[in-house]
Amino acid sequence: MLALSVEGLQVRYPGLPVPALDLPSLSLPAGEKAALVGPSGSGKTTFINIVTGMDRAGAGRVAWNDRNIAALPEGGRDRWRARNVGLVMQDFHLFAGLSAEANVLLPQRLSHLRLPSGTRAWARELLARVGIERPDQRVGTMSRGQMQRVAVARALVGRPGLIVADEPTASLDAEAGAAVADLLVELAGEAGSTLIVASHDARLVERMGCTLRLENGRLAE
Ligand SMILES: Nc1ncnc2c1ncn2[C@@H]1O[C@H](COP(=O)(O)OP(=O)(O)OP(=O)(O)O)[C@@H](O)[C@H]1O
Repeated sequence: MLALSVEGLQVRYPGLPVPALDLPSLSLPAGEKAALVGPSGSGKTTFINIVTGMDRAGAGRVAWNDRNIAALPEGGRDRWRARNVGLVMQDFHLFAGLSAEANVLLPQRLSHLRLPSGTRAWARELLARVGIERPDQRVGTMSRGQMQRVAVARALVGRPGLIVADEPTASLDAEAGAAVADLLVELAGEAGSTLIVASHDARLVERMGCTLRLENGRLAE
């Protein structure tokens, strides 16, 4: 269970006269399901990169359960993220030469000397629940929509305290999008994970408990 507390956060990029992100104060309770919305360029990706520790904030505090990740060096943030965050990025970051199942298991293999028992069965169950019928199929031969579902299964396999998904239904038709949305909400609920989803998909946004609306790097509500 991870609660977020942000104070005095500012992110600036060279050449931008105003901060790309300017959040004086924000908190999310542990287990909250938050939709992140806003027009193109409003700071959604910047927000995701900062709260997952992929990038470092220029100023301010970004604390998950009192652990201020903004103060950690890159290696510390990488280790924190590997332990705590399941990520679904827009470009998936899957390995084309590996099967769906191998992709889902890869982060677990990298963070454990031996796969914890039951992990392989859990990976297969998740793949079945996102509608991947052939877990042995190489990802390089899959459609974008199938890759998106593999990426969702991979984000969930470690039962992370925080799940962050950037447009997780963007490549899916209505039915597959609804199935992926169900799975994200259901599994985040089961594990008590905090869920942050950047999305333009009104049906997905509606299912979240709150909406963070960004405009020019600031929270609109
Ligand atoms: N590395 C960078 N260098 C300079 N400016 C950047 C950089 N990354 C982002 N920006 C700028 O910061 C602002 C916020 O960008 P960001 O990508 O966070 O927006 P977004 O809401 O995710 O947009 P989209 O919905 O189009 O993905 C934009 O004005 C963008 O041009």
